[in-house]
Amino acid sequence: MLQFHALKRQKWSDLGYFSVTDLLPQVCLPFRCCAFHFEDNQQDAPAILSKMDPRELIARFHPPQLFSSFFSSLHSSYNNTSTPVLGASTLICTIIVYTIAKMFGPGSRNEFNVEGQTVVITGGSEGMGKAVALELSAKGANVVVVARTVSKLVTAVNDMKTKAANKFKQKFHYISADLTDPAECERIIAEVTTWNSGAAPDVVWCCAGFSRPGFFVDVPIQEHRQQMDTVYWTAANTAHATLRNWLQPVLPSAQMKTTRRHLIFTCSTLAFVPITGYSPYSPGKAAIRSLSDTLSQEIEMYNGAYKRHRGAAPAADVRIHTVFPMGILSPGFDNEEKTKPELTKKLEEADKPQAPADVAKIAISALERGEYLITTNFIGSMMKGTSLGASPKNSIVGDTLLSCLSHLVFLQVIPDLRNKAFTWGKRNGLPSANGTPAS
Ligand SMILES: NC(=O)C1=CN([C@@H]2O[C@H](COP(=O)(O)OP(=O)(O)OC[C@H]3O[C@@H](n4cnc5c(N)ncnc54)[C@H](OP(=O)(O)O)[C@@H]3O)[C@@H](O)[C@H]2O)C=CC1
Ligand SMILES: CCCCCCCCCCCCCCCC(=O)[C@@H](N)CO
Repeated sequence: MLQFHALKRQKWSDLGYFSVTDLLPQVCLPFRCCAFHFEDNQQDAPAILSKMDPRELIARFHPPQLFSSFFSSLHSSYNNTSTPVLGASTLICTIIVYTIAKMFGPGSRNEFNVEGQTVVITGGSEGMGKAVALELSAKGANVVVVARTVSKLVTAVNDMKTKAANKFKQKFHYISADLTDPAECERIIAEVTTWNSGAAPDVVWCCAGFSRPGFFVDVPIQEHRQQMDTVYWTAANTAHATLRNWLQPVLPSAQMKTTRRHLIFTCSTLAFVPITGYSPYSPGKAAIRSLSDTLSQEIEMYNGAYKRHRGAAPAADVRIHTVFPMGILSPGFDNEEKTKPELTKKLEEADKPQAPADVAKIAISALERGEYLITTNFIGSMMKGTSLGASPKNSIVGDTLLSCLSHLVFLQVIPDLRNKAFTWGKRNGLPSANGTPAS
């Protein structure tokens, strides 16, 4: 039984926001009913099956018979169960069945095959960007990493060479640039095109960026502006230079008949749900999400022109994607911890930061499935669900169910986050400038 009352009293945070033991019996209810409608289900199913006459077995498991007794057993088992509980368990059950069907079902075509393709990764010298670079190198891509510090870029290129699927075929390169400067982004695309024998890159993945947490009034206003430059403008400048190149009209003879190009943004789940102490950073990430949603629609005009295959059109189809990681155990993360207020650390304690390699692998698998807004763990998906709004869905059924479920969960979570901030102030008074309690 879902212990709603108990949950209210205990607070989600004390339960780590998610109590499997509370949900499990509920989730199992419909499956229990489905326990092959053995009226005497005190015995276990295999034992009954082994004793059963084969003809009876066939009769019982004949689909129409199975169906009708499934529903009649559902009905009898639910006799003592209230309608909301029944609805909730059916919803959870549907999600599980749907997810399993998606995982093992047919139609798993690779929508992101990078073998032999040329990929540009901004922020590819460390953290998640470097992990993505290594992973794509292992999948056979030619990779160019971009960041400001040359020494880290050189190491990244050497590491990619050791990871390469085919050392003789693949090539690697780095470009040192500050992506807050739009002219530098134009230079990168031009330089990569020259290096790639005149062909534009096939994939551009924007990973550059870092967070400087702090309370809004404590962080000097210039630093808020710098965060917008680092978080939003590095991505927007890169996207602008890339799309201006990719979307140039070319004659039908120059249009690629099979290849698809991918522009990938790296956002944060903070673009979905606010957390105290991230005001310098979250607005820039929310702006990336808005840019991504707008582009995912606008790009269809170009894709439509390309699909007609008559007259001038862009050289290839373009897909937009955005990845929303939770915490990543990167050098950037270690750095942000230095200015992160204690209250922020407490509010995000439900998050268990992931290794960069794991984030990269999960994101790449999602791209291979053709997803648009990509999250990397359960809490991230819940945060996405509650804020999905007008964004295109990865799957109508899955995302809609996720959205319903997470709206219910966040009815509790958002007031809880605010209460925690209030209680913190009541207990500790005003913070000192570095965010630690003043007293
Ligand atoms: N770490 C986390 O917990 C989370 C991070 N993210 C996001 O994921 C992405 C990767 O983060 P993370 O793995 O922590 O990365 P790191 O902070 O460890 O690395 C950041 C990378 O970006 C480069 N970079 C930073 N500023 C610029 C610039 N102006 N021009 C060019 N390159 C730049 C850095 O190199 P250099 O300094 O040499 O230029 C480095 O390669 C970021 O967009 C981040 O906002 C999202 C959620 C959580
Ligand atoms: C069942 C649902 C429960 C929901 C609970 C909500 C808890 C919020 C956790 C917030 C974690 C923020 C991670 C982003 C980190 C990030 O982007 C920075 N590290 C910047 O680099």
